[in-house]
Amino acid sequence: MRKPEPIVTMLKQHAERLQSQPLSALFTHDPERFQRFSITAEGILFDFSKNLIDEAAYHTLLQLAAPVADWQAKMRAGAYINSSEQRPVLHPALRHPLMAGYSVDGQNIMPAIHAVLQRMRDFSHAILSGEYRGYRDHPITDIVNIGIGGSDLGPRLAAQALRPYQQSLRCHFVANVDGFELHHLLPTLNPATTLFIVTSKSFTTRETMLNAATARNWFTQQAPASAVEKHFVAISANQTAVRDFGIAPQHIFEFWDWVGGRFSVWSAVGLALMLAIGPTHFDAFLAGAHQIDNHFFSAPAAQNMPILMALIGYWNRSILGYNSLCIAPYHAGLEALPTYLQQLDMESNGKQVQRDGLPVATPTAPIVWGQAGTNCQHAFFQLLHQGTEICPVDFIAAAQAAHPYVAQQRSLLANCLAQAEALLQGRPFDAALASVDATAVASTGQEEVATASWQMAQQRHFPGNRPSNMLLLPRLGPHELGMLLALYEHKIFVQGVLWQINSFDQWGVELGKSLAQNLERDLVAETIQFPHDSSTLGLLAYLKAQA
Ligand SMILES: O=P(O)(O)OC[C@H]1O[C@](O)(CO)[C@@H](O)[C@@H]1O
Repeated sequence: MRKPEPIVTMLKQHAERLQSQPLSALFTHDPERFQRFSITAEGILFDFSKNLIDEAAYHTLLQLAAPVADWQAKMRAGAYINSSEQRPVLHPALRHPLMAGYSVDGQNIMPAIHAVLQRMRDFSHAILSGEYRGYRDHPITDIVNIGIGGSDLGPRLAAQALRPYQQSLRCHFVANVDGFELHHLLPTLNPATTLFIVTSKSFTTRETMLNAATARNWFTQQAPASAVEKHFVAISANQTAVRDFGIAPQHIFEFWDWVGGRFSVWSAVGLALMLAIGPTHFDAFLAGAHQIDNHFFSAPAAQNMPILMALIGYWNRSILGYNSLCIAPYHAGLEALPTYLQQLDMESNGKQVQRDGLPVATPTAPIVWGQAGTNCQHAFFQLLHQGTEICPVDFIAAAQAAHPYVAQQRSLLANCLAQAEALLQGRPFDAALASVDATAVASTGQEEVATASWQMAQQRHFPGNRPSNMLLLPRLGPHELGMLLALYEHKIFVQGVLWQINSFDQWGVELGKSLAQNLERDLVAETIQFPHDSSTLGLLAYLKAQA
């Protein structure tokens, strides 16, 4: 790593100063702390007061955001900010409502975006109304999205989160190349009433191509080959490859190379979602994201939620050195959010060199992980409270429930706030000792009651002083989900600016893909064709012997 910038050195000095006291003391000394370190924008509350910052550290952090405006302008102007792939980055255009606003190489891209959106709406209306018929003149009952990574995670997450808005179709998502998924799904489907959506920006991704071919074989074993046209549609930026696969041109929904896979749920990649929740709710999802775009592109840094989220993330990762970020959505519909954000964050900012090829000056993306609350409390929260690692947490909750069970919602929210409070405050040793029942200790027969009590209190002591953020939404409908995902997209973009990295390429996934091609061949070859280390050779030998 290179020598850090002077501002990073200043931030490290703030961190050293602040680490000499517990986080809870910052609350004791400043009754206004919540007001100082939380903002409400577009109806969403972001509370970052439970982080180890004070006014001085916060103002230094804000200075770090100075270059963001320039990068925002570059993004909006369609500059080729994905420099290693020579592409603009324009996912905000996908939710922009007007027919003007974004151009690439001087060409207004809005008419093309809106034309595809309209085709998606027309297609969805036809399917949902039953007007669109399968090859045996039946309406469609099931859709299967075949895609992986960005061509799967966004629509999968949103379709789950927006279950209350679900229309008539059963929606299935197949991503893994492991045949396990299709093997169990296909027998449950009727080819005459199933629509397969093959989603792949490149239309070369091995997993998707293998799964799509398997689905097509299954289909043609039961239906005439000419029926493929009615039952397979494709979402891709590679029209030639789609046509070669045998999908009819009128069933290709286009998107463009200026949309990164992990930022593509707003494009035709969202077709499965639109079919799941209907075009009106999909439009609300886009409108929510657009509302956050407007906020992000206009609010000053100190009132700009994605910028503040990015700065706090930078502080925890690059200055305090915490190496992970736990995503804990207290909403069962957001169960897939940690996985979605894993790709968004780690594939974008998991980089070790800057745009200029030089090594980064500080650690970059955290390891993103998590699970929906309250399940997470019964799985790994033990480690968060008493383990030797400090893992910052993003808590996310919606005030209003998407169900009628009032007591459950109250308990869910109470648990969410309680966990954040417990991480902050901890339980001091004295309180832990007071909670130990000395009579019960004595009754265990241990001679040294004082020692036994001390030991028990040590187990019950919580150090606290563990940072977290809280994002509170009024409810989780399509509009709010659009807002939430756009907030994280912009956060990650800003962090890329702070780390001076290109957040929009993903060269790190290429090597494994090409080695897998060699290994696929070696798994069936009589004699090994490609060079491998002795470990890989040993593993290959085992697998070949078992095959
Ligand atoms: O949409 P495609 O081209 O099939 O790619 C799927 C995914 O594979 C990756 O290229 C690598 O994991 C992701 O960036 C992308 O979302």
